[in-house]
Amino acid sequence: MLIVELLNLLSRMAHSGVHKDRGELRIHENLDELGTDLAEYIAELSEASVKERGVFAIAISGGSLIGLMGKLCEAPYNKTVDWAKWYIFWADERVVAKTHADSNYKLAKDGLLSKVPVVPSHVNSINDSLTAEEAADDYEFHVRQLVKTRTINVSDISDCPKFDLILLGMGSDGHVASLFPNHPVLDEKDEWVTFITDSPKSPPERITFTLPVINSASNVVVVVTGESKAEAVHLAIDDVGADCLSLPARLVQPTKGKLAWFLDKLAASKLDGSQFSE
Ligand SMILES: O=C1O[C@H](COP(=O)(O)O)[C@@H](O)[C@H](O)[C@H]1O
Repeated sequence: MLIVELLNLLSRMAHSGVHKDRGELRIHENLDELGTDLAEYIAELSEASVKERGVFAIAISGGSLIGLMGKLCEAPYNKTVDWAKWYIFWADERVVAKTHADSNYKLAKDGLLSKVPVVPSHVNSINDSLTAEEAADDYEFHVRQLVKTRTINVSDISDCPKFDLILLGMGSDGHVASLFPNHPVLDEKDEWVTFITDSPKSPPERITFTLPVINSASNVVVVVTGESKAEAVHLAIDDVGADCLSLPARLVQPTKGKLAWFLDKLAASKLDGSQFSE
């Protein structure tokens, strides 16, 4: 590695640490640095997974996350990542046509998937011609088929899929995927994919992975930026008492996998620094 690259890496890592029970925190000066670190992190997980299993099963979300993954479309990652081995899924989707501006599929297709050589048949989007309930059932059935063939790994402690990586964003209310605060689907234990018709954030109808699936992944990365999310980041990570234990982002707690938070310094501005070590 060139000395300049090494120094850059060290300067980024200087803002990282491990929280005593909420995973790794990677805090960045700005969005550019966060994007660089995120692309490198995903590329390394992809390489390790392809080496170990021959494939990389990655579930993505919508929102600001996709723009922050943009450096994967640039050199060196556009050439060095083994895109043909990627199997792409959605941790959540809005029940709208794939051509609709609110579609998480459209966001990822326009911002990422159309710019890298993924195999079209490996892009496992959610059926947009069904009702919310049907689409959730259909997607779970599809995921089950790919678990059977081990395109998606299986958890060794439950029958849940074990995605190599699930990438989540977080709303300022602490929602992740389409799991919103105080919603009954937070208690779902049996379904892998479920639906809601009353999302507090538009559009109201959504499909989402459930917490058992998210928490069975080998790696979960939560990417959060901006001052408006600093309070939710504090409630999701710091020791804040029982009141916040049901915040969706706080319920992200991989059973055996690794949890990492990619934050910019604004999103991290309300964190209690005493709870993590460098
Ligand atoms: O509605 C959603 O919101 C979250 C957070 O989005 P952001 O734009 O605030 O980052 C997103 O992760 C989720 O996939 C999406 O459906």
